[in-house]
Amino acid sequence: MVSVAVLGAAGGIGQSLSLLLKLNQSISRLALYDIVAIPGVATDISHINTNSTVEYYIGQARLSAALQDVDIVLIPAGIPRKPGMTRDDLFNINASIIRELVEAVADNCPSALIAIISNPVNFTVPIAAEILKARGVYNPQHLFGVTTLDAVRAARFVRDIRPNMDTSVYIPVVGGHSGNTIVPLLSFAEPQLDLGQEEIEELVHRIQYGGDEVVKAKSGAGSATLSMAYAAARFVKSLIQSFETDLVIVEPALVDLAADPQGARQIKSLGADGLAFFAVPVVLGKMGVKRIELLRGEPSVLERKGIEIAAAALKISIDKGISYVAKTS
Ligand SMILES: NC(=O)C1=CN([C@@H]2O[C@H](COP(=O)(O)OP(=O)(O)OC[C@H]3O[C@@H](n4cnc5c(N)ncnc54)[C@H](O)[C@@H]3O)[C@@H](O)[C@H]2O)C=CC1
Ligand SMILES: O=C([O-])CC(=O)C(=O)O
Repeated sequence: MVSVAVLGAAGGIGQSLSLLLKLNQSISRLALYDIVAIPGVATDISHINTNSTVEYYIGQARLSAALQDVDIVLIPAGIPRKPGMTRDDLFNINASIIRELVEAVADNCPSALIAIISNPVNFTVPIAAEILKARGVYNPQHLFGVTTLDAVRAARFVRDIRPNMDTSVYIPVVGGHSGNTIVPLLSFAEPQLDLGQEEIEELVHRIQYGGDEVVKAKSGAGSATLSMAYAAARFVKSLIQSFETDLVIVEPALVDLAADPQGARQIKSLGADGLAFFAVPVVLGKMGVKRIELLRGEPSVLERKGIEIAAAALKISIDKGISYVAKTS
């Protein structure tokens, strides 16, 4: 049985995610942490008649206690976007939140698998890696930036234009998690998609900017929370399933390519050379990243171009994340 901590559990994502995790019968302990409002959220969820115990921890002084004996740490703490902002505009505030939380993870549950939801994911994941390295507990196989929502959107948006398509269609999405760093590889879909060039271009754009649709529709009240909670709960379910079976279970995630140097070689040969982090389809396992799932076949010209554009933008984000930690240490 698995012990899971949610840091930022009283927020828009945190509440819905905690609810969905309470429904996961493989979880035995849910440790819900926030700096506000968590007693009410946790008490409410704790009445649901599934077997897991729900504990709450409020305020920084209780963070260490929340993290004792935790197997998986999920981090949705941080501010969301408002209309007119990009995810990168969240950097200043969210970088310091991630720093504080990941330092506590390093000190209290250094072997835990860590899944970072807080934006900008393209920066927060490299920041987390640097902090873990500085504390001497970094294992590249243990760290994930959660990009599941991009794959969830891809599968749903295809059905919006092909109503007969099953929403379980598999579409690898690589790169990062913002705008043009999100690269859906429609030509690798299983089953194959039958789309014209114009449809492909529109669909790619919609997947890349799906987050903006929600930010606009919420008009100042934040960004995606419910679909994000679903996506993160799916990621956790897949992760735990991979602990319990020998099946090949794949989810996309932004990972340190050092986690699987052999798999990374293919990704780098597609135009992501020189990059430390990239979102890739990951075969999950008890150790976290078991391996990178290799792409079978060649990307289209548009996809190759997309990977190159993503790689250039990601390089800047990764470097900024790394220098943030160096400057603030
Ligand atoms: N990876 C992805 O695909 C997605 C990421 N996000 C990101 O997730 C983050 C959270 O979004 P929402 O839940 O909508 O925001 P929210 O504002 O509703 O909730 C954030 C929660 O974090 C808590 N928090 C703030 N500082 C904290 C600290 N130092 N320690 C612990 N908790 C702290 C707040 O008290 C609040 O409860 C945002 O950065 C957002 O951009 C959102 C959607 C998708
Ligand atoms: O758009 C945002 O700011 C939130 C997010 O990452 C998403 O919905 O994919």
